Amino acid sequence: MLNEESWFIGRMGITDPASKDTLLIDWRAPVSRPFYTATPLQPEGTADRSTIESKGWDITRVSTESLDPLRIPEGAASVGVSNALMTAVSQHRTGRMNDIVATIQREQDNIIRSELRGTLLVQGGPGTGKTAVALHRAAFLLYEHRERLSRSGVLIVGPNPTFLRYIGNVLPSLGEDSAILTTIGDLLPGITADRHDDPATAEIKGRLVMAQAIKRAVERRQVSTQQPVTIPLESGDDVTLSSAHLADLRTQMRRLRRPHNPARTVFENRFRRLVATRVLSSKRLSTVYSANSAEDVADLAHELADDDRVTATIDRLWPILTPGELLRGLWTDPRELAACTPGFSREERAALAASYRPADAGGRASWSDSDVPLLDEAQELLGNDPRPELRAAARRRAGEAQQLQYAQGVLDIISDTTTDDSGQAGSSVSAQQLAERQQQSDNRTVAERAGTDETWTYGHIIVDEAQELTPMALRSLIRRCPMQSMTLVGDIHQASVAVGRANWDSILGTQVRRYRREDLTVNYRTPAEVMAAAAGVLRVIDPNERPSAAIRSTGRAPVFTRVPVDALVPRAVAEASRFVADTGEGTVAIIAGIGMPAPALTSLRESLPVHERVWLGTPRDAKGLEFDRVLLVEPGVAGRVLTAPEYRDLYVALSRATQDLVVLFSGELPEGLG
Ligand SMILES: Nc1ncnc2c1ncn2[C@@H]1O[C@H](COP(=O)(O)OP(=O)(O)OP(=O)(O)O)[C@@H](O)[C@H]1O
Repeated sequence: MLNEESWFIGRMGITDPASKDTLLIDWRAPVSRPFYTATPLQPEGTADRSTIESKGWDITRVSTESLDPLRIPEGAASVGVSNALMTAVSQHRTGRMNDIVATIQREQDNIIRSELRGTLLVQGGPGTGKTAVALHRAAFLLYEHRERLSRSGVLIVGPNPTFLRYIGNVLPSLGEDSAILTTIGDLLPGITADRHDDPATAEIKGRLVMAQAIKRAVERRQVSTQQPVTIPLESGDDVTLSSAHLADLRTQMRRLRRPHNPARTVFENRFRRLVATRVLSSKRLSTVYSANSAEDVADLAHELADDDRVTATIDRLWPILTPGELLRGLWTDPRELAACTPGFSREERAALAASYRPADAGGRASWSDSDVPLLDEAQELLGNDPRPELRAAARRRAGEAQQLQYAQGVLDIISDTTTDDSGQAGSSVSAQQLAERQQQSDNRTVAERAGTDETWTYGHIIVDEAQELTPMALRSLIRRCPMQSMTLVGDIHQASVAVGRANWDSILGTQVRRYRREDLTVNYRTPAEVMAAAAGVLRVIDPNERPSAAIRSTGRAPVFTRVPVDALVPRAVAEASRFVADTGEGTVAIIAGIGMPAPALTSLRESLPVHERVWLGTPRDAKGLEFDRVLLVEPGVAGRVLTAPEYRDLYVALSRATQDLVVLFSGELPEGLG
């Protein structure tokens, strides 16, 4: 039984079913808080703090830290850094993030338990635990506001699917499986972005004025008034609607303030009545029927519902549109694009048009992740197709896509843990089959329902790597959380986006009504020696910024090795292979792509043996990830200084190592490095 002096805290609360005694207190309960926040100066009534480490049923270590200043042994290394923390941060990396429940630090705990309301911005340098804190905050909020958030859900947005896989185990290990993890590219049900635009094009698509462009594009599909419309009716009459008639109808429709597609039914009715009135006003019929009789107009309008020519005209004047059709029209029709983007230069429009990829042979459209917020904007203005059968089909498609994605995620997890002798995934079920099985029992959770409903609003949104959010992406997120209950974590100095991203105000801009900011200052990942190398680069990026303090050092300085340009690829492959051969665990990453030409990168990719402990990618791919050893290949670009985004990429690459950094280069190192 728990006595008054000792409290046992764990990942989740456990109560003895017979005695109802509390055996273990959930780490998120208020009573657990001093464990994380007490210090010798403010012990909060706590005398000692112990961490019990175990393997299976065996206790492997108990580290106790005294919070009574009189009992701290003289010469104790550091009061702030416990053995448990040191063990946790020094562990070999597995490619999957772990929870930090046992060792959450005071400044992190304040953020995790910060109130639900409003927008919280967390700025912190590399390795300061932003991702860890964001995930533990999700778990905390789901515990503290269980009823509210179990209805509305928590959305977690990460930069790419690799990153989502990296963090995917943390919340389940904390007993929470109801948060929804996604990228901006997967935000819209039924649409999966399959590529990135180049940074300059992504920046253009991300500008807030694109919302105006989409609005114009929708409006331009609503009743063109440039020319009168003549309809040869099936009855043999011709009826002409003047530009003034059409303009009047359009004004009436705009006053409705309804999304485009649902407004179509109203348009159809009003258009047929207008045509009926015009027909009845014509001389031939006016002796029998009257345009002034509401009944006559209604009767004729009803008959016109079967007239294909009237329907064809309605389709032209007020077409039912999908977001994809609208955006395709914008990217592929230069006149449309020019009319909708009045302030843009010719080059900017050319970049937008060039970013379009036609649908594949199966008719599946290809979108980039920066198209998605624009499609989302279009979805908002267009609304859903009012025809129920089409709507049901669209829902089904979105549901199937989401289930397929979920199933793929499950298979990824299975294949990470079960491999047969040949190293192949041990599962014989395809994602498609798993998704079908899933469909058969449709007891959908909040996560599943939210994932298929484009109008869903969440109780809280958490964004990792928030420095990458474009204004349009932020707009899409706020649409999903109009109360702006959000946690945005990121590091402004790691931003890849092309221009104008010097500070958080420029990212959050006018869209986030108000936000409170917290800073994380201690680096738990990167050893001091590696951080010293990164500090020179940070000075170039922002001379006023101080690097976060590393809590650990290894005594091993980064190794800089100059090799002939032709030797870069074989040398990197050899170094990675040696790491695997010499070590039983841990991960090695080759990070290349700043100064390495694309063909060399391809050759590197082709010559690197596939191994689960070896990773290869660009600094942007590596964002948010960490590895025991990093081989940074060709960080400089021959013949010129690095651009600002390249410097920020370099800073990301330098701060991924938890143990060692090796830099392979052929020419000059960039200023600030080495
Ligand atoms: N309190 C802690 N106890 C143990 N490990 C921690 C703690 N805080 C952070 N870490 C570990 O430090 C590493 C870096 O954390 P995390 O990835 O969350 O940092 P980050 O700020 O998101 O970094 P980046 O900006 O570079 O992506 C992770 O391995 C994480 O588990």
